Formats: sequence, C-alpha cells, structure tokens
Amino acid sequence: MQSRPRQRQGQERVITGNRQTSWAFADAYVAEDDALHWARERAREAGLRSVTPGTGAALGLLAATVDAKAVAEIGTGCGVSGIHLLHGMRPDGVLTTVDPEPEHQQFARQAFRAAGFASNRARFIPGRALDVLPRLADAGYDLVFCDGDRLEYLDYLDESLRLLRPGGLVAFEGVFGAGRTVGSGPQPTEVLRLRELLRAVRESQELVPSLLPVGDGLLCAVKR
Ligand SMILES: C[S@@+](CC[C@H](N)C(=O)[O-])C[C@H]1O[C@@H](n2cnc3c(N)ncnc32)[C@H](O)[C@@H]1O
Repeated sequence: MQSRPRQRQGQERVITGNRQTSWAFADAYVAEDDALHWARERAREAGLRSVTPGTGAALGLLAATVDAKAVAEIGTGCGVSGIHLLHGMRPDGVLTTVDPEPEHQQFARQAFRAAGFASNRARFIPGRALDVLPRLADAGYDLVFCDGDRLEYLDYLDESLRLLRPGGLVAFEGVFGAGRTVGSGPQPTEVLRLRELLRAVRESQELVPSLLPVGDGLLCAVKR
C-alpha cells in the first residue's frame, strides 16, 4: 500500500516530461493542405497571428458537431480559421466573416477559392465587429468564432449570446494570452480583460463552458 503514492508520482513525472511533445503531436495531428499553407504564409508576411493547425482542427470539429449552416467569424485575417470552419460546416453553409482590413479579407477570399469553396460560401463584411454585429440577425447563427480585438471580447460575448440559436456555440481564440492569463504579477489590460471573460463565461447561467488547451487556448461554450 505504501508504494502506491510513489508509483503515482512516477507516472505524473512521465506525463509531465512528455506533455510538450504530446501537445505538439496533437497540434500537428490533422495535416493542412496547400491552400492553408498559402493563407498562413500571407498572414505571416502581414505580421498576423493565425490559429494553429490544432485549433483549426478543433474549429472544424465544432462546426461539424453543431451541423453549422451559419457561422459568424470576428477577425477574418488571411483566412486560415475560415478554411477550417468551412471544412466542418454543412456543404450549403455560409461563413459571415468580419474584419476592418480589406487587404486581409482579399487574401482570405483567394485562399477560400484555392481551398475549393464556391464564392457563395462566404460573406465578407468589412468593418469593426462592434459596428457590424448589431446588424446581424438574432438567433441566426449556429457558431460564433471570436478572433478580433481581445479588448472587446466581453462585448463579443454579449453579441454572441444574441446571435446564437439555442444549442449554438461560441469560441474565443487566444485566451491563454501567451501564458500571461495565469501569470502572476502586473499584467496588461488585454490580459485583465481575458480573465474577466473567462470568469463571465464560467459563471453564466446561459452557457455550458469548456476551455480547450489547443493553440493559445480556445474558450468554448454552448448556449443553453
Ligand atoms: C489574429 S488575426 C485573425 C486570424 C484569423 N482568425 C485566422 O486564424 O486566420 C486578427 C484579425 O482581427 C482583425 N481585427 C482587429 N480589430 C478588429 C475588430 N474590432 N473587429 C473585427 N476584426 C478586427 C484584424 O484586422 C486581423 O485581421
């Protein structure tokens, strides 16, 4: 009996030692095609973050799980996350994607075409999320993916609750804040806002939450 705790400790050490390798394996588990590599490269040149392959795979999975016909995306970037979402959506589904930078959306448009999606599968809306989202239909969306201005995530949460149908899903990219969300010491406003978001989602009676440790942290919640 006395040897049990020692054995458990040993197992924990093995898991800890391999954890980074396991996470790297999980992140690269679903391969990306040429269109995604092209979009990723355009984003890198423009100095933009894109979701990691693992986060992209999770987004595709989530879109398929809710059988998404209508998805709203905040922060088109050069289209990496959009391609993953479109892959998971129904074949007749439409991605509505919002970004204030027309040149980002132009790259995304090309990337979607290269990935084989017909032009009517995506609706590009140029503009800032908080100007555009109020114009979108109540309960008209199966999934909302938030990857725009992290200072505005709490406002995106309010808008998402209005936009989602019951059973729909909201996802926020990057909530680990590159490790700063759980870091001690003074943190920038962006990190403080991420912490507020994490609290608000966890405490909401309207949401069933889960924080997926993919990429830089993908906070997900289903609207009851
Ligand atoms: C990290 S990139 C998005 C990357 C993209 N989701 C992907 O993984 O391919 C963030 C994008 O949000 C856009 N953005 C910044 N502020 C925004 C706002 N207020 N509303 C909507 N988009 C915004 C930026 O122009 C940029 O293209």
